[in-house]
Amino acid sequence: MCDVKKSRTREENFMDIVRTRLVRSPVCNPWRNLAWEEYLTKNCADDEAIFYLWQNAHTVVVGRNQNAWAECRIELMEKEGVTLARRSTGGGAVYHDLGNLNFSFVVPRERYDMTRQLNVILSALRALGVNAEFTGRNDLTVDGRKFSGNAYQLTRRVGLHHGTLLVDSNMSVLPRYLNVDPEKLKSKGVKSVASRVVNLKEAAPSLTVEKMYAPLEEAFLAEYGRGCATREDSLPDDDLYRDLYARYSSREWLLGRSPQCEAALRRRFAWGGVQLCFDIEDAAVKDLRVFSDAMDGELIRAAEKCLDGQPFEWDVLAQALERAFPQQAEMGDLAAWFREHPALQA
Ligand SMILES: Nc1ncnc2c1ncn2[C@@H]1O[C@H](COP(=O)(O)OC(=O)CCCC[C@@H]2CCSS2)[C@@H](O)[C@H]1O
Repeated sequence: MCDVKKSRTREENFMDIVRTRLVRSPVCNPWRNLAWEEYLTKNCADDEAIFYLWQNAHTVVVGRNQNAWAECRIELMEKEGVTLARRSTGGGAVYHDLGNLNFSFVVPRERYDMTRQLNVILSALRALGVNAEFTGRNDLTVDGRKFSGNAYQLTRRVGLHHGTLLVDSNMSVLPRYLNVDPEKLKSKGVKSVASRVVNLKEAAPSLTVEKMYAPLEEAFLAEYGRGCATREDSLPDDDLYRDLYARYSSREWLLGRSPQCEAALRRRFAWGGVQLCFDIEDAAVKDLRVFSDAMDGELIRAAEKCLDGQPFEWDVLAQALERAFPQQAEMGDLAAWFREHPALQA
């Protein structure tokens, strides 16, 4: 029986997590798996926490706002059977193969708690003999090298936190498919995309992806409760799922609007890189696209909306951002940059 504490008010009970759901995907197709993840966010009840484990074969996953053409070698990927996928969260491009395991936490927004979620991953790793830590903006590392990239999204109702776990991936292909900005590597203090990452197998040689599932699920249940736990391992089969799959597999979602434009600007900040592409018509910014690997994907979308159509004057653009986002340090940085009158590239 689910343990609903009687002494609390109805609202408190409503918000408490009393049910846990363990979901494992049986397929390795990133569009199917990402569609399922979003499906879970739309189906998460107010009193439950969901833990989803999934794997993709030979895939590059770009962040919500990235320019896929610039971030990866699309033609080479097509030729070599590497699938391009785009997720709903911000951050940069990552490579997945069957040596990589993905986890997702889907919880009601009020129960979203990064420390708690990360503790699940860190304690499962401890049980497997790996001492890891959370560093930088979104990385899990062992001995200073990254084996997990994390990304987040908060909607009105739920929080999504997902991440990778490199266990036994073929990292030598990373530089083959990913074009990582040299400025980004410099900001991380590494020489190449491959030298920044490490497989967990290096820290625990007997580890395999298979051996990760049970300890991760056990750590999740230990944290969120095992009283009312259910398991799922078959894909949904309804209109909502079919619509989500259609979106995640569409060319429009994957490649977006063309990055071709008359004028472009580029700059890397501590919180991520930004590229603005736009045309200028009747002295106004037209058809603006903002590409970025910033973690806050929603903020980048909102900035794009705010700047598009404004008169093309640096001061006006800076003011528009400051007015719309008075509390956001990232938007303050963009406004300060605009006031330096950055040079446009053709
Ligand atoms: N699989 C994987 N895991 C960890 N780090 C990776 C991986 N592939 C590449 N990289 C390294 O991370 C940087 C990008 O780091 P950056 O910090 O820019 O982006 C991320 O970490 C995003 C994580 C997204 C996690 C999602 C969870 C489910 S779907 S994908 C890249 O240039 C490589 O150096």
